[in-house]
This record gives sequence, C-alpha cells and structure tokens, in this order.
Amino acid sequence: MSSEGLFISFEGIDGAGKSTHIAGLADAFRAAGREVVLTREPGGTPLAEKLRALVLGDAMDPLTESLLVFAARRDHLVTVIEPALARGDVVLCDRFTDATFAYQGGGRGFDLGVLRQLETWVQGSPTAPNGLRQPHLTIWFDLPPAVAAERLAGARVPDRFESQPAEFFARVAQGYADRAAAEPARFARIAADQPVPAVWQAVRSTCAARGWIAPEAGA
Ligand SMILES: Nc1ncnc2c1ncn2[C@@H]1O[C@H](COP(=O)(O)OP(=O)(O)OP(=O)(O)O)[C@@H](O)[C@H]1O
Ligand SMILES: Cc1cn([C@H]2C[C@H](O)[C@@H](COP(=O)(O)O)O2)c(=O)[nH]c1=O
Repeated sequence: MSSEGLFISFEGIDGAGKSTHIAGLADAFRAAGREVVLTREPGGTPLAEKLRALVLGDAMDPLTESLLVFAARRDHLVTVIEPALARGDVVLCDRFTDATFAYQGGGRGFDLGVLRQLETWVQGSPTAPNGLRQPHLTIWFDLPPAVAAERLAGARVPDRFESQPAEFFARVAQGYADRAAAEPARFARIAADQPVPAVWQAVRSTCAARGWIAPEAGA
C-alpha cells in the first residue's frame, strides 16, 4: 500500500538547533517504513545550491534576495519536492517559505504583499490543497536570539545573515511568530531553549501524535 507524501519543514533563527534533529527524525520515519528525502533551502538542487552561495555570500538589495530565494525554491519544488511527494515519500526540509517571510519580510523589512505574490506564483501546484504547496507540518524551533547567538559564537565563519545584529534576529523571530499565529494548525512550536534530549522528545512526539512515527519505546 502506498502512503500519501508528507512535507515537513524545520524553521527557526540561525542557531536554533534545527540541523541537530533533522537526521534523527529522518531515521524515525525510515524505521516506520517510509522513504525520506532530506533537503534544505535555499538549496537542494545543483542550481539552487548555486543560488544559495550567492544569497549567503554576495551583497544585494532585499528584492534581489527575495527573487533569488524564490527562484531557488521553484527549482527545488519542481525537481525534488513535488516528485518526492508524488512518490509518497516524506520530505524533511531545513527551511522553506516561512524563512522568507521571517528573514526578508521581518529581518530586512521587505514588502510582505510582494512576498505573498511570489509565494502564490512559485508554490502553485495542481495537486496541493487550495492549489498552493505548503508543508503539512512546520516544526518551529523557538529560541531567544541571545541564546542562539551564544550557541553560534565562534562556531563558524558567519555568513551574510549570521553576521547581522541582535535587532535583526529579534525581527526575524517576530516574523516566525507572526506566521505561526496566522497558521496555528500547520505550526508546531518547540521550546528550543532546553537540553538536546528534551528538544528531541518534543520533535519526536510532535510527529508521533499525528500517527506518523511510533512513540518512543516505553512512552
Ligand atoms: N538544545 C541545545 N542546547 C545547546 N546547544 C545546542 C542545542 N541544540 C543545538 N545546539 C548547538 O547549537 C549550535 C547550532 O545548532 P544547529 O546547527 O542545529 O542549529 P540550526 O538551527 O541548524 O542553525 P542554522 O540554521 O544557523 O544552520 C550547534 O553548535 C549545536 O551543537
Ligand atoms: C530559505 C531561506 C533562508 N534564508 C537564510 C536563513 C539562514 O540564515 C540562511 C540559510 O542558512 P542555514 O544555515 O542553512 O539555515 O539563509 C533566508 O534569508 N531566506 C530564505 O527564504
């Protein structure tokens, strides 16, 4: 019997802890017998990875930045995400369009109406509910920007986003909160300011509660 495709995005400010848990969730889905596509944005295809390098490395204005992340998304959707969902796979994506609303909309202060228009064009899909492809679930790692900054301090050479000041990340965090408030059924908020095992339990139980993976043995 084939399963319905499942699209789950991981979101949060830089350093919130998304990447620490995405591979573990992939393993949990594989243990439940599902094929998993683990991917990220911007990126996930050879073309989109080239656009990622530009977006993270080169100075540009907010409209150019928004167009590039949506161009990368279009290629990613058409060549990776939609085919995987059509096969019935689970797609685990490290960031998707909520990041654009949070970073370009919140962080950069770019026009949300233009972003909504680009979202409609890029994510239009005849097989998606209401014709617009969105994740079935968005796991939002909510972490105070000061804690995220402490975690990232000295960990790696900061890119164009990671080198932004605290005020930028406060606006990005507000951008995520606004998206979550607008679509509470799609978002699962994880309190990311907890030890790694507690955050993992929260991630796991979010999916187990939907019947997608088994609850932890003994739970
Ligand atoms: N719950 C936690 N408590 C303390 N440190 C953590 C926790 N989760 C992750 N970290 C550490 O914080 C740093 C950032 O984590 P991670 O790379 O998973 O974040 P991220 O959300 O994927 O960041 P980015 O989007 O910037 O790549 C890493 O050094 C990681 O080991
Ligand atoms: C999808 C997307 C991402 N960004 C930003 C957010 C992060 O700072 C980087 C990606 O780096 P990560 O280590 O892989 O998280 O890109 C953005 O500004 N807009 C977007 O749409």
